[in-house]
Amino acid sequence: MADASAGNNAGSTSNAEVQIQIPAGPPKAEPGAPSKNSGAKNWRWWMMVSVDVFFVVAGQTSATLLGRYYYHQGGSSNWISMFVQTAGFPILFLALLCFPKSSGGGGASGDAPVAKVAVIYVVLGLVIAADDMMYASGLKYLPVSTYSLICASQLAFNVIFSYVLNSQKLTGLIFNAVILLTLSDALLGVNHDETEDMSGMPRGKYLMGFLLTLGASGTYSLILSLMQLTFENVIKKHTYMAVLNMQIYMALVATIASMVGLFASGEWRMMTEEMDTFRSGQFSYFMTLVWTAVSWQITSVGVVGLVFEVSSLFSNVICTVSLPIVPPFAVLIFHDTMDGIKIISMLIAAWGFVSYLMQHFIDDKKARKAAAGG
Ligand SMILES: Nc1nc2[nH]cnc2c(=O)[nH]1
Repeated sequence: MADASAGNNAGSTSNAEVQIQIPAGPPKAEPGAPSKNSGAKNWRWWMMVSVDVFFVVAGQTSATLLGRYYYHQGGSSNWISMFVQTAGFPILFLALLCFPKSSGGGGASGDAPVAKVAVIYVVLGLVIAADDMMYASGLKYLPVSTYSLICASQLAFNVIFSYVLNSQKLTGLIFNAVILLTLSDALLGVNHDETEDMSGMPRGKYLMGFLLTLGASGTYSLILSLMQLTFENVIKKHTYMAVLNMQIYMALVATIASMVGLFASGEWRMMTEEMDTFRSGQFSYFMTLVWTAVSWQITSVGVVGLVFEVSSLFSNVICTVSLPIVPPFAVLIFHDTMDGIKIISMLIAAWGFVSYLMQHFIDDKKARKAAAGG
């Protein structure tokens, strides 16, 4: 699905079913809405996209701050950090209750063969678990600045995967946005106040940290492109129920994988010790993990929603735009300093985002003109 050239209206609702935009899917004409083939988007599409953007920005900001709070107060387990990234998925069943069965969600797979969809969810769930582990472990062997710099490569990986797997249209405005957003992340990485002494880290471990973090960046981008591909070519069901189902089953597989790791590594025993030594107390430890898990689920719903309504690249763009939003909150919560580089990073991210958005407005305008003319 190439978001810039996307063609669909995303949006009328009927019987609580929310139609979302999947440009490569079968046509579904909605009376009174711009035609699918025109590629023009109606106000409902923009509203749904805005809600998903809000979920990603709010979810990722709070998950990042809570994750930092966990380490700040004495937490140290990578397996626990990995576990909470997907373990909150049961709350999505509450969201599923909002969509009656008659709304046409079609269970986990819509009209696609259940076995095929199950295999895809298991594979994607395991890849997500691997990504979560690499994402959490890279930081163990690298200074935060190096880690953040490597994470900034995520968007560049996504450009390649979405071009190859999703036929993403790459224009000057999109390239401009990707370069600016990568630069904005990289600035945050370079600017990080280095408090850790990594001088004792063996070269081999440093290299491992580098490869794990680079692997996480590539894997995350691949996951987003594969999700888009699955939705377009296999599920072909244009409902929010299908989006939620996909998120629930993939998170279930990833959570089982992280629980196996947590128990096999013996780190689960650390939980009671961590709880006892957590600086702000046991209740706070429990609440930190619960709300981190909830925040990651809110993020994931937004991320998956954006993949299906727009594209994997746009979803990753919003994840990247969220990063420079964290520092002002860290100033309030952790009394970090807000320096000029962090402000410049935010401004560059805003410029990159506007550049990407411009492409959408241009495409939408063209599509409306074509629809009016044809
Ligand atoms: N690699 C990677 N994994 C994630 N898991 C949740 N967010 C991210 C991300 O931005 N990158």
